[in-house]
Amino acid sequence: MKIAIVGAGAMGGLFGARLALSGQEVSFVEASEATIAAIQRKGLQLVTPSATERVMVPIGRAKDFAGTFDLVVIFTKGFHTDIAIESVRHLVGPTTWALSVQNGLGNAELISKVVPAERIIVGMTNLPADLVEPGVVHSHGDGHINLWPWNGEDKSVARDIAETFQQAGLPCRADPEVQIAIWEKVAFNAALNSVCAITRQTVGGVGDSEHGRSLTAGVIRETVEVANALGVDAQASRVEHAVNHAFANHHQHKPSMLQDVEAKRKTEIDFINGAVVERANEQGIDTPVLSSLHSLVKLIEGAYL
Ligand SMILES: NC(=O)C1=CN([C@@H]2O[C@H](COP(=O)(O)OP(=O)(O)OC[C@H]3O[C@@H](n4cnc5c(N)ncnc54)[C@H](OP(=O)(O)O)[C@@H]3O)[C@@H](O)[C@H]2O)C=CC1
Ligand SMILES: CC(C)(CO)C(=O)C(=O)O
Repeated sequence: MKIAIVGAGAMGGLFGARLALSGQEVSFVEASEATIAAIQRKGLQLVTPSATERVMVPIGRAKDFAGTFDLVVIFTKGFHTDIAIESVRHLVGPTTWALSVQNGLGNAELISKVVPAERIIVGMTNLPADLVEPGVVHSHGDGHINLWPWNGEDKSVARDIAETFQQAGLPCRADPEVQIAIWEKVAFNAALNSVCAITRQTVGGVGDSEHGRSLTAGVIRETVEVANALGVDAQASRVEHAVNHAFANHHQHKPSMLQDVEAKRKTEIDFINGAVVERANEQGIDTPVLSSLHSLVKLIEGAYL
């Protein structure tokens, strides 16, 4: 399969390396000059608990590539999806599919400005990855990928992609209930990421406090209510279980939103808490906890952006 990974950061690096090492024809489309230079010079290094692997993968800006791809995988942060998908318009042909397993909500809508809705696959992944330096990705931990057509009828391509990922060592399944997985991950991220970013506490720091646990419980309750109103059968108990697992096992972890705030970078708050609040407003549902956390992160960001 001829695959363009758009965004060779933590997740793009993990997926791109695994797919290239399994024999797929992978190219990285990147915007960061430092990442392009590093990967051109010494390839991409993927460090996992079982091995350190290095793979040479073509990388460049979108304009450096020509011809169409079978699959375009968007792995930028949500706030770059729009510009990223527009930049690869010339690489999208009549049989090209696009995939987004980014966090948050609203990425498929942005991708559909370039790729027809019936050729978009959406999903969720809880595989972890960190960009340690340009071209060096660490992935320490288990996870999986669920994917399914966004609103198209053709399920066979989703199954083929799941099989291709599976063969590359990326645990993946085609999942007709993918919207449940997406919303439960949004609830998880909305709870942990925003509370950690605002309080500058690690995951464990939030879990150790009754106030932290009360905030995360409020976010989960509100997000699940919105999902259910939209016909998605998300379950608060499953999200609570995942959050409790993170409190117990990822005590020292700093979620990406906390890392972003510490580094004075833009966060994905509008695609996570903000996107749920937007849908809640459309449904006439009150989400006071989500709205307050959204405003607080915007206030923090606003001071340095
Ligand atoms: N990391 C994780 O463990 C997980 C992340 N996710 C989600 O996956 C998505 C990607 O996250 P992650 O890999 O961590 O992010 P990173 O910031 O590590 O990687 C994104 C990369 O995309 C680049 N980029 C920005 N704009 C463009 C563009 N227009 N064209 C091409 N590349 C571009 C960025 O460059 P620059 O730095 O210069 O902006 C960066 O190198 C997010 O939605 C995240 O929430 C989901 C599950 C787990
Ligand atoms: C573990 C997780 C998903 C928790 O919020 C995270 O670290 C992130 O989004 O960066």
